[in-house]
Amino acid sequence: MQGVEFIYFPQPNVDYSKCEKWVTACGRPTTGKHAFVVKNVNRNTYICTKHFVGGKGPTAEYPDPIPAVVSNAELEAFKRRKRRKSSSSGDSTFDSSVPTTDNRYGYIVAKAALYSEADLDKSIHNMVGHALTKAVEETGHPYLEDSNTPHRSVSYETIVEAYRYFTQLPEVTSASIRAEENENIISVQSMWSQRDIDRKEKTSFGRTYVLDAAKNVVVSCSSPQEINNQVWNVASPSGKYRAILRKQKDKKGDDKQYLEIWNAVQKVKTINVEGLEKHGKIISDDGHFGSFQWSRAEGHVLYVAEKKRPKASSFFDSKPFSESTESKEKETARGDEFLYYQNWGEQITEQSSTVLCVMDVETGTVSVLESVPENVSPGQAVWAPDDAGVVFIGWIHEPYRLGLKHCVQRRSFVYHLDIQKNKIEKISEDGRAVRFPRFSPDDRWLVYLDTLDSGPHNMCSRLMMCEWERRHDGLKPILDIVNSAKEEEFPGLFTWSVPVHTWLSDSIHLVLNTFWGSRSEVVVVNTQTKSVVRVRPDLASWSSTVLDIHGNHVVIGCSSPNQAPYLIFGTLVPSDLGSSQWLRLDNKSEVITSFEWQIIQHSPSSDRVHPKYGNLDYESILYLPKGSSVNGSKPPLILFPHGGPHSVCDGSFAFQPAVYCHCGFAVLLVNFRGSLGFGQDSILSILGRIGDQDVKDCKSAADEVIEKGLADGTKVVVCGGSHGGFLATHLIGQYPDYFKAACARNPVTNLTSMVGTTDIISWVFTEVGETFSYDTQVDATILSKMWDASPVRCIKQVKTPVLLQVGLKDLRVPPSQSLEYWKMLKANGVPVRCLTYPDSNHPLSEVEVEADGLINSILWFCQHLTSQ
Ligand SMILES: CC(=O)N[C@@H](C)C(=O)N[C@@H](C)C(=O)O
Repeated sequence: MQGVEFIYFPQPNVDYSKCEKWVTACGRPTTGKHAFVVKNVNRNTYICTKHFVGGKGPTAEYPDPIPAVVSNAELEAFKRRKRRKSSSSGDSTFDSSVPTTDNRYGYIVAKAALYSEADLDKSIHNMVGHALTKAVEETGHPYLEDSNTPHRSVSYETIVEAYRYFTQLPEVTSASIRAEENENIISVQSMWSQRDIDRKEKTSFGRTYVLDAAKNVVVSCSSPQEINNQVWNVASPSGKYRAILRKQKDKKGDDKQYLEIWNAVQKVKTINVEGLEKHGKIISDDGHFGSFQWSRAEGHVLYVAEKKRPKASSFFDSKPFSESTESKEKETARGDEFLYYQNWGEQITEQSSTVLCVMDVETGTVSVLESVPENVSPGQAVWAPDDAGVVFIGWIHEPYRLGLKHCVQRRSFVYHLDIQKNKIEKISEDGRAVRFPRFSPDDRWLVYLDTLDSGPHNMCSRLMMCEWERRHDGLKPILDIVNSAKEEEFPGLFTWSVPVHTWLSDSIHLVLNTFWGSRSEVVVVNTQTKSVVRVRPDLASWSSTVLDIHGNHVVIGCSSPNQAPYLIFGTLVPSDLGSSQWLRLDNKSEVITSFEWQIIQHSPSSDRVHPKYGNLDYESILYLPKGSSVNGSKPPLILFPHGGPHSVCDGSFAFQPAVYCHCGFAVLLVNFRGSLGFGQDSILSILGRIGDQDVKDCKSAADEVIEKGLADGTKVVVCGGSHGGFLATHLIGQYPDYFKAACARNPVTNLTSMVGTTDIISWVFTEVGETFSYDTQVDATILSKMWDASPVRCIKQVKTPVLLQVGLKDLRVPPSQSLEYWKMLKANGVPVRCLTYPDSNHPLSEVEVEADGLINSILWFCQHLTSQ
């Protein structure tokens, strides 16, 4: 059957009219015993490429089949081979001990027959690596076989191979610096995360680098070692001990936590912290509540845990409480079996009320610090000077909790708890939301970040400081809000995190991360002069993030859109940053040669200029398949706006756009007005204008790229998650003829229904320009504003086929948002396909889910780009 391949028929539930057209075009009998009509088309219906002009399947000129004859014997032989080669268990995209064909799309060339058994015996990774390298060497791009229609050459197997290739690139998650006794010898322990598609999980591994700082060389580097069950691993200040919190499944399969103390040679003890029954689970490094810190004297470990809940029993439970149970507990627990404990929302569902705990390392006993106010959930705790107390962030959880994930503006205070006097005091100002308290190495200064305690979910932060002994005399802002900044000027502090050690040894300079335009930058702040200087070592690529500081040594993670993450080590000279010394720790990190990227500046057209914030520009990052500009062909374009809306594409290595571009698409990530890193005015400019200003910014960014001839304006698709999904669904409603396909992941589609169901009601009010307070109710006027800003407003105009990807456990943008949209598209006869992931929440980031979503989106785009 040389030269004959079979492709799957368009499915009637995906694209009825195309299916009908193909059925007619085939010219098979429509009546009688062998009738071939739309209702007989199912997932096992194939058509031979000989049915198409040219004999190789659909082309732009001839997208539909013509009558042709393939013998039943040929078809049966193909089917037999497919049955033999198909994976026996389910049909996940990666059930591929042998490459299988996909059975859902009308356009995929079934290549199962093209693989020999010998090929399949080879290690998949070697095979993929080799195939890609070779293809890149030969053609400049592995998938630009047909340069005029690059997407057409992308087959299911090719995408899976590309996906596997990218899973080989690990991402750095943390690094810590330790000085050995000989001060010049430094060790850097790094932790990395890598997708393991076969195990369907992310693998964590550690690598340790030993450096000679005086000679500026890496002396040795350990091989990667998988470390999967550590929740915390923190060295004591002297480096002599380590406290490790480990999670392990017990015989019943429940997660248990054990706290271990290690010295330089062995484990000293293990404490079954849960067995002590003092508190619930210890909180991990979640970026919100979690912290885990040795006291300066190394006798205690401070951490944050979930509060212990009273044991609840039914009214009919005959088993009496034990004699030792307090009578108060007896009363409260009876009938509390179904009591509602509110949690902190999306991805923080295990936390309701937290407690601060101190473990005595010597005795293994744990004390829960009792003086934290009842209406406060504490977190981010650090030891105060002399270990005499604890400084922490307390989030106010009355009258109720609002989702904390991605929301920096939640009402909170910096508190100090004096352990000896059992006295608590507020350090920070009223009306603020605060984060990341950090003491200087000399214990003289305390800094933290603060923003307003209302309004947008992320914004420009102030850096606040007080002299600890004179804290009652007041606080001063070291960095204030920056409303707007000219090119190259500091746009203000925008960050999701601050390293645990953030000060340099002089207790004057701090090293922080911030978004600065479409880039993550490391900055050094002088707390005396209030100056901010970027640290841009030659060894660093586009985006940098400081991971740890020790003395004046820093370790920085670097990457760019086409450069996989790697680490550099530096010794800073604060008075003359230019003379700082740098060393690259990984001598090998993958540069992806299949694509290039560039930053594009955009100025809104005169009709789009904001009436109050008139001088705002914005940027985008464009990924371009290599070779697409050389041979004059234009790639199809994926417009890919970020979520939030107060978030940013920072030019770090990003998995999803990288895979898209590697498969032959240009990808445009737009930092529309409202993104982080462009000053506070930009953030404020979008409030009350979502669904309009952001939509138009994205559309014009795509127009500009097309006008410049960088992408094909007849082949544009859109993709986005959350607020990015809101933009995707708005764009196809407002520009019905512009996009050939859309993929929306947990999209916000209807604010009027989202307001009653999301964990961040405040977001809905704020983004439509309304003020939120805990007792605010929606009324007809507010509801109509919400409706006007919603994608469903223009659903009747939508013609673009939509792929929805939905996490059924999403608390942020509840699945009902997608399902409501799906129903309306169905009713309007618009092609729609909906993938639901039962155990996923908002990010859809589990390895298997991410893979399924990403590959399905590429297939969806290809299908609709070819079926014009
Ligand atoms: C604040 C927030 O979570 N907003 C959502 C609607 C959203 O867009 N989330 C972003 C951060 C995401 O990418 O998930």
